[in-house]
Amino acid sequence: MEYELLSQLRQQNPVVLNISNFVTVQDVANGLNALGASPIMSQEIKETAAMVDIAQAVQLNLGAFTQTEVAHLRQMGITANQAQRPVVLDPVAVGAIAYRLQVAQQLLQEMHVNIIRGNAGEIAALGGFAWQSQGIDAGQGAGDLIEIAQTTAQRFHCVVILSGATDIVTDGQRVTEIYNGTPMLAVHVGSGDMLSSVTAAFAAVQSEDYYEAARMATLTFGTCGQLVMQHQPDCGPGSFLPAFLDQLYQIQVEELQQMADFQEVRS
Ligand SMILES: Nc1ncnc2c1ncn2[C@@H]1O[C@H](COP(=O)(O)OP(=O)(O)O)[C@@H](O)[C@H]1O
Ligand SMILES: Cc1ncsc1CCOP(=O)(O)O
Ligand SMILES: [Mg+2]
Repeated sequence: MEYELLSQLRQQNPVVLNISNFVTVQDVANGLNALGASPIMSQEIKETAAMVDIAQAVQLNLGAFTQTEVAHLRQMGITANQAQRPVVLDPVAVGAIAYRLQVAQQLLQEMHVNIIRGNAGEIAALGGFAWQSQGIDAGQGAGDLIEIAQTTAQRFHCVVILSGATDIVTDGQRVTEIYNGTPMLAVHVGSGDMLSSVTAAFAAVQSEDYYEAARMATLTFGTCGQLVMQHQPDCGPGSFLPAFLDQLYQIQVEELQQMADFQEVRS
């Protein structure tokens, strides 16, 4: 695990360009800033080239798009590919809404995505597995999560983070399970979107190996949630977010090394 990526992220303060959704945009911006990256959001297709030019990574979130925004997502992804900026895709609710799945599949044909970050329902839908998704949430399914994550990664030639109680990170061959986290992260709407943007920030500083970037993003994010609940066991959803932002701001490499709870299932 490349723990030093956290220090490099803070030193480099990468600009992370996001097409976000109107529900969680503030959380995503503050999460990135607290950790040590520099967020910027965009809603105007005409500024795409200039935006990608100043960014070190791009995060495309499918949380609440209109048809106009699909064109923007497409242009941003293709421009990022041409400029060799890492692209992270968050396929929100593609397991629940067939139209979203169709749009996500189309975008994945038109651009290369380096990392897909979604919950089990979303990754299963992209991989073509049967699953009962529940809106934006993972829902229920009987499939093997490692197989689902690996197959999806192989299908799209990318790294996949399948998040949940156990996070699975894979590049299609290598697989790591990460156990750090807290159920309170699932109670807070926006945790997944924040993780996707944080993943883009780590990809900005580790462009040689997006699997390593994804592992460190997931480990850091889960550990911060876990630390909040360790320090404040009675913390509820209302006070979780501010405490979590504080933790993203304060987390140090040594703390991550001590807390890290993961297993390399396939290396
Ligand atoms: N039951 C859980 N226990 C611990 N951590 C969780 C749990 N559910 C989700 N998380 C964490 O919440 C974050 C967001 O993941 P997830 O809830 O799967 O995304 P989404 O909000 O897109 O559904 C991840 O860091 C994941 O590890
Ligand atoms: C509630 C909601 N509706 C559309 S996007 C969104 C937020 C999804 O956030 P997350 O997947 O990070 O929980
Ligand atoms: Mg989500």
